[in-house]
Amino acid sequence: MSTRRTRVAVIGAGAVGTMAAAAAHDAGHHVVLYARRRPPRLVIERDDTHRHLDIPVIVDPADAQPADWILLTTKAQDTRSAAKAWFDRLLDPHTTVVALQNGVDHHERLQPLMPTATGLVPALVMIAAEVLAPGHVLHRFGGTITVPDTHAGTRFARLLGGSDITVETTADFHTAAWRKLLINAAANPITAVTTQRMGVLQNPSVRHLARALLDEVRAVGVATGAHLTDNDIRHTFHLYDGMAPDDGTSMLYDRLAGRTTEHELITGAVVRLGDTHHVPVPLNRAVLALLRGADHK
Ligand SMILES: NC(=O)C1=CN([C@@H]2O[C@H](COP(=O)(O)OP(=O)(O)OC[C@H]3O[C@@H](n4cnc5c(N)ncnc54)[C@H](OP(=O)(O)O)[C@@H]3O)[C@@H](O)[C@H]2O)C=CC1
Ligand SMILES: CC(C)(CO)C(=O)C(=O)O
Repeated sequence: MSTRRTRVAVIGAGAVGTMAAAAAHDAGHHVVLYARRRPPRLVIERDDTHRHLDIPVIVDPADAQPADWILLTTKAQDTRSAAKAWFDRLLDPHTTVVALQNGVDHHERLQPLMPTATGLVPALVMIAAEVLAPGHVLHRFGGTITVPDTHAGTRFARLLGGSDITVETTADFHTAAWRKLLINAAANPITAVTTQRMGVLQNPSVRHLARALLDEVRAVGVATGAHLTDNDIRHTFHLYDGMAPDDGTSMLYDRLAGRTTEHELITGAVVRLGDTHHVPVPLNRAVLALLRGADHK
């Protein structure tokens, strides 16, 4: 008896999409990448090695086939247009969508774009990767994805079993998402505003600003019910200090390429939720204004 391989559709052939597609392929699944443009090759570079991927890429929504899993890896601002382009053809009644995106509001972002019965797994990505050229991804560090310990989350952890990405499940996804937001909330805007890589966090004034931004983020997170402590801020700085000076952030890469950044997802979320919960966020508000200015067309 032949068993059908699990069909995994990865939307977005960028940094996270390519890494996720490689992992799903290594786990033995039938993987297809859905992209806006066909990259000339698919290569993951790591520690001076180059791995060439043989994964089909589809660019025309008319060619899309139903999948068991959709791994959505576009930037947040492209979520709606990506769903509009691909979901009709990719979704069947059993499809589960995994949102591999930064931020704390995966459900609000995705749920309105999906049929109500379709399963959604919000996913926190701790894989630092940079697109050096179309289809050429430099894996800088990290290999962990965190999801809720729901039935669908646990199935997703199994889906990538046997690959070099570890999927962790957590009973307190809300706190985990705020911990990830802490990591993004200083590094991403600071690198994007200064157009400097992570070495900029070693500058004492910049470090002082990062600490003050994170104190505001922690206060907002706690007001929303996240169990954040000073340890989480210490852990965030420990992570920053472990990064190489020339590591970047996903928001910096967009800024360097002249693309819109995900500032509304990160600093914007802190400001909006700060206002909702009456937590003052003057520094995040100022940084948000600068990010909006940098993005002004
Ligand atoms: N890079 C990183 O180190 C990390 C990123 N993240 C998060 O992961 C998410 C993905 O980030 P990342 O991989 O860096 O982003 P990238 O910009 O590298 O990749 C996003 C891809 O989505 C594609 N895309 C946009 N719209 C569509 C569409 N309609 N159909 C098909 N493809 C589409 C883009 O195509 P095009 O090339 O045509 O624009 C691009 O290739 C973000 O939320 C980010 O914050 C989280 C942790 C680390
Ligand atoms: C953890 C970090 C900073 C890694 O690149 C990230 O999440 C991002 O770049 O958005």
